[in-house]
Amino acid sequence: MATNFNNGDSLFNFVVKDGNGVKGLVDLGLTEVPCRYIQPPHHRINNQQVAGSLENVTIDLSELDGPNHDQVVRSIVHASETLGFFQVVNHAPSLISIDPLPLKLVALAISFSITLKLLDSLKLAAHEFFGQPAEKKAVYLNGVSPSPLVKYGTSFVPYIEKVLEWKDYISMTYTNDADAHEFWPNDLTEVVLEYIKTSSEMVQKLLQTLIGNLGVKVDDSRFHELTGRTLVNMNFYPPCPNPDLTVGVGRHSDAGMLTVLLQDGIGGLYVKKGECADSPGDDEVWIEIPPVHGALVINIGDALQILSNGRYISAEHRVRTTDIESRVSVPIFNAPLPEAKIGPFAEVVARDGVARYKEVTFEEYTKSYLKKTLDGKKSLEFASVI
Ligand SMILES: O=C(O)CCC(=O)C(=O)O
Ligand SMILES: [Fe+2]
Repeated sequence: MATNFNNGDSLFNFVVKDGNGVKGLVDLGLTEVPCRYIQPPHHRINNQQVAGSLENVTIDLSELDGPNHDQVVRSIVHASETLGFFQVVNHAPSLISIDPLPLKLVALAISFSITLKLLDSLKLAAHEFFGQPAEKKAVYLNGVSPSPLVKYGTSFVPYIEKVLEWKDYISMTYTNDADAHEFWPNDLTEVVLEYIKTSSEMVQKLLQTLIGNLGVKVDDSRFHELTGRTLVNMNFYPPCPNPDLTVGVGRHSDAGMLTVLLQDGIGGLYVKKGECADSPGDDEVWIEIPPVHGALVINIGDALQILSNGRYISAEHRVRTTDIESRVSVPIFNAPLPEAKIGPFAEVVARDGVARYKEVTFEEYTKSYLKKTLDGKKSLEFASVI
């Protein structure tokens, strides 16, 4: 079929409106990406900017309740205050040896009860879901999906993006098990529910530790308000004929409190070192979060950066594409409830002498976040006061 996807609306209709996604494009056997996918140079992922090493810190989260409590807290806090990213593994790590470079990424061996079998099942389920014919996935497109709890789509906000991302996704909001069984895609429900349930204790402990370390006490109801929204995405990045020109996900930070992310063995997740997001250029340094079998990636989101008055870093990150094979990732976004008020904790402001953010509801924050195309940490400007 001689479809000219560089003209008019045909590409947009095919990929976005009809729900064929990037997967549908790749199945047509394209040898070059259509212009709509070509990123401007400062958004492309340049290998020269990549540097990093993995510092192995072995911590058992159960030790939080034991004599090593302070040391465990220090490691979690250190990672959250510096890079805003770390990895957790549930077995003693003989992790990765990368030549020592000046930048350190902390890998914590935090015990969690998620089995390797479950992590493998999640990846398999994602491949199977996206491997289906477009019409099976298109029933979950925005506007036709049987429930607002489920959304299938491509790119981030394709209706306003000039350049599209090389990614399809399905997004599932958790309210309760009954809704999940009724509305989520049948083949994903059990495995995703299990993923949420087995990770929730770890998420709660990490968040309690991080909030407690700020000298802040929150009661159960405020904690629930700050962490009660759970959204799971399955991301699918088909192989791309021009990985140097495209991105899987553009530079962004996550909006919520804390993200737990399962990635497969392909690699390509990069985190920006340092906070100077305003000057994209060649001097930026990005660290790849290396795939580790059995590990989960943890990162801080904007809401926690705001609540901590900037102490914890919601790191800018992005995903490159590859021409080798499809990549999948499965993030759980743990976020505040829409009506939750998000502003720096009073105790922290009193200590810092200044509030770096104003108070907004999380609903206002997400509306502003979703109105913008992914462009680093610009979303945080909505709540910034200085
Ligand atoms: O695919 C990945 O590794 C990261 C995806 C991501 O950053 C996101 O979905 O917010
Ligand atoms: Fe992200």
